[in-house]
Amino acid sequence: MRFGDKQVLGSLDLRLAPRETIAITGPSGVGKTTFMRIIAGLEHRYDGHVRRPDKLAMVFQEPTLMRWRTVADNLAITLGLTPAEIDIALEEVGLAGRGTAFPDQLSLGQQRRLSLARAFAGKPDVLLMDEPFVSLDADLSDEMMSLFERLRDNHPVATLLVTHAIPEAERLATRILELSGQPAQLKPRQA
Ligand SMILES: Nc1ncnc2c1ncn2[C@@H]1O[C@H](COP(=O)(O)OP(=O)(O)OP(=O)(O)O)[C@@H](O)[C@H]1O
Repeated sequence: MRFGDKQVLGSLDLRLAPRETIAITGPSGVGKTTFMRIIAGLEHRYDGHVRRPDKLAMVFQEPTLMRWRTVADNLAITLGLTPAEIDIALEEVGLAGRGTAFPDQLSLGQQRRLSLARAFAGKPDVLLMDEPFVSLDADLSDEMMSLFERLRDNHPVATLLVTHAIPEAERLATRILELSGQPAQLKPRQA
């Protein structure tokens, strides 16, 4: 993958097994987000091949909610969930009864929980998360990680998590890889 004259990503080979959580760490600007965008199918200017499953969900750093739609609609429109399924999805993330609220009426933590609910409610085979818990205070970050762990236990999914927080990677991931160099390569993280 190159931007102009600059080759950002080198030759990368990664397989994500069912139920596995891989964390990718690496310095700022090395190409982590670019790599995720390629895997998500959002970036086309690369040489290579990505084989992805039918159902893929993404969670970004900032919740990407439709602010002009209710909480329930945020689940219904993108995923086609029934009212009963919406109730279950909201209940699972501690947002029972908040379906008629608008995203701006939710706290930051609640908005992030809704983002996670939306990601899992589509029953994805692969979940891509790019710094999903960044810029949260320690308590909220811990709460979100616990929620993610619970959702992952209930819904089998393979997860690729980009994070610069090593404790987060160590807590959540079965494997930690480091993206480094220019062009960037993937290597197992040295402890
Ligand atoms: N659309 C673009 N056009 C040109 N250069 C880009 C574009 N997107 C990213 N880059 C460059 O590619 C490199 C990798 O960017 P990327 O956002 O993937 O890094 P990152 O590892 O995710 O960084 P961070 O940890 O700071 O988010 C950077 O040098 C960036 O400036």
